[in-house]
Amino acid sequence: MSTPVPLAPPTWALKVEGLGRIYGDPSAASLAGTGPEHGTAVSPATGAVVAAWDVDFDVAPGEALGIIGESGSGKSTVMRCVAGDEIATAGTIALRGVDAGTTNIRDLDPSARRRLRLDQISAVYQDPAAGLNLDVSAGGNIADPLTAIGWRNYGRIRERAAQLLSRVEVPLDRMDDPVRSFSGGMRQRVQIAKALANDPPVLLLDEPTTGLDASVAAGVLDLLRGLLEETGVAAVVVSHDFGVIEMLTRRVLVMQHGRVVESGLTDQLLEDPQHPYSQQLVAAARG
Ligand SMILES: Nc1ncnc2c1ncn2[C@@H]1O[C@H](COP(=O)(O)OP(=O)(O)OP(=O)(O)O)[C@@H](O)[C@H]1O
Repeated sequence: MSTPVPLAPPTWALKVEGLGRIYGDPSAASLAGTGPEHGTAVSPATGAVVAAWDVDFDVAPGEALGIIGESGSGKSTVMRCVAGDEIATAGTIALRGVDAGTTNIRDLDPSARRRLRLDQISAVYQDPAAGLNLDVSAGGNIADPLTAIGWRNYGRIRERAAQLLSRVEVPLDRMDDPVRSFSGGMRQRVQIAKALANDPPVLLLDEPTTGLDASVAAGVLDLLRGLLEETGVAAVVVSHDFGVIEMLTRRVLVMQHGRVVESGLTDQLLEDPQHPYSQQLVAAARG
């Protein structure tokens, strides 16, 4: 009898298949009449919002994938479903770090799902207050995920926090100041440091520089680009801004009315967009 050959581990860190999220009646009746060809994500039959449907992608370690679309296109919904901030209506989400990618993490119970946020998936949100406790010091915020996975040694925790803060270029003499006293750009840098504290294999970035002044945003983008290159993390970058997508990602999905209308290499898509909606987004970005 031949020995079974073990399955090779997946090459991706995150794989999403057939992801869907409907707000309202989740039955198939809500799908008809929605999507780009109908110009709406709202079901004429049930009034449900088909915020995302049939979304497929995977991301390899060291790779960054962009999701672009205008407000309401469904990109943040995809990110929230992957992050576990909300539960997808349909589809599979697999992480190489969880049972070698064989488990649909959508099926995990809420506490198991929350645990993944400690060392498997991290998220950076547009609003630093969504990822940080503003009343706690920068060092304290970074200590949080470390203690949650069992770090106990105060000296080691401080050392790790200091190392991360210096990497994101937050002056170490601000380590014990409450994050509320920080500027917007510095808050975002602390949020990034916290997200990377436990070396997660997957990092989700939702409009990481939206709302920052242009020069501050440019600095944070530079930082992110360096971190993505050096950490080997698999990143998903959600943005309405092709400048951000161009700077950070290799591949991109374009979403409109809850559906992916085009996907490809970021450079090629910017050079030669095929779908009329992508053409419109590129033309707007090129001003
Ligand atoms: N909790 C909710 N209940 C009902 N509808 C929702 C809810 N959250 C989002 N939606 C709807 O789902 C659709 C997609 O929203 P989503 O936030 O994913 O869009 P987006 O492309 O990320 O836009 P933005 O950049 O403005 O966040 C929108 O029509 C939105 O109004």
